[in-house]
Amino acid sequence: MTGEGPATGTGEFALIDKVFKPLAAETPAALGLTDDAAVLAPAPGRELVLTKDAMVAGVHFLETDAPGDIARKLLRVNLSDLAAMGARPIGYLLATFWPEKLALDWIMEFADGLRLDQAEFGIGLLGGDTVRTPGPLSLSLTAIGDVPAGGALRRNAAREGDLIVVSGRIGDAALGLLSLTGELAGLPDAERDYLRGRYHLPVPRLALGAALVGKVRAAIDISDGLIADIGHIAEESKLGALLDWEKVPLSAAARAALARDTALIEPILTGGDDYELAFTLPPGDAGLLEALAGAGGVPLTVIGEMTAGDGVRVRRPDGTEIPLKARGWQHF
Ligand SMILES: Nc1ncnc2c1ncn2[C@@H]1O[C@H](COP(=O)(O)OP(=O)(O)O)[C@@H](O)[C@H]1O
Ligand SMILES: Cc1ncc(C[n+]2csc(CCOP(=O)(O)OP(=O)(O)O)c2C)c(N)n1
Ligand SMILES: [Mg+2]
Ligand SMILES: [Mg+2]
Ligand SMILES: [Mg+2]
Repeated sequence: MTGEGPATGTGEFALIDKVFKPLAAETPAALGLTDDAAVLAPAPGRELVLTKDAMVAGVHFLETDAPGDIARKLLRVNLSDLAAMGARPIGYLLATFWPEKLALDWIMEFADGLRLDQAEFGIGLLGGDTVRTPGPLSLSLTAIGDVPAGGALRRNAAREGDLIVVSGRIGDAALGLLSLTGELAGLPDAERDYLRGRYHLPVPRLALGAALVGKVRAAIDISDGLIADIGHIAEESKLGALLDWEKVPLSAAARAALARDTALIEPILTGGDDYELAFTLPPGDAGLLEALAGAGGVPLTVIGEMTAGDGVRVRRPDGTEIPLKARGWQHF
């Protein structure tokens, strides 16, 4: 079996043997991918946490993106959902919907990306499915993790007056995508590359998520957009949220882009693909944030508070509200 030409004709089981079995070799629960399913024992005193996010060419990534980056992003967006629940990752199931003309080389590079991130996050492949599609390249991954029993972080646990905190910097990935699609030009190379990198390779905040267990109220990861995802906490907690625009943490590259075009405030707040965590905690617990940032290895910033009522509002320093056309990404 060589890497040249389309993967069709390779044989489904030869493909599984070559591409996927090595990725499952160190995961006993995968049974070497020889059976109909994996068998996983939960650790004593812990509960399993399961999540699935799919990605489709042209919807979640660009067809021209590097295969290894697509694989790693697929894994990482799912690990981000585990992080949001406070879970540590165990392993994953993968379904690949390969278009007929996809080259075997492409698939091998995709697997290399998975191998890199398996090592990075200490997880292995547990199983999956390999099918052909007449449509665009589509991928689906189920990540499995665990948390101390009863400790999973929820979206519905915020209370009125809680501080709203976000990790890292917001808006970079949305600006990176605009740069990749030619809608944001003229950036210095270093800033352009940084923003594009934030789109291609999110960093799931697993250490932070685990550190939040038992310490904070509500949590979520930011995939659809800051406003939309804070909105999910607000809705599930039956509250509203008030954010201060000037507190939203921006990278130097995002600040530079914004300085040239203030309309970029919209993609920064609602563009999504951030994969940072947002969480709430009582104002009296603000003293915990320094230690949580240390444990998480990422800066934390208070950007607003949970209020009575509903909806998410963003205010400027002068108290006026920033009008936003959309709240975030919606598939339908
Ligand atoms: N097709 C589906 N079948 C079952 N559950 C789904 C489906 N789509 C979404 N969900 C569930 O709806 C909730 C919200 O999904 P989603 O917005 O995708 O979460 P996230 O943004 O964290 O990935 C999750 O609990 C998810 O498991
Ligand atoms: C080519 C391309 N266009 C647009 C986007 C923006 N985008 C697509 S889906 C999405 C939201 C996240 O995806 P979703 O499937 O909703 O993940 P979930 O919220 O379930 O984690 C965003 C921000 C993108 N990532 N790539
Ligand atoms: Mg999802
Ligand atoms: Mg999520
Ligand atoms: Mg998700």
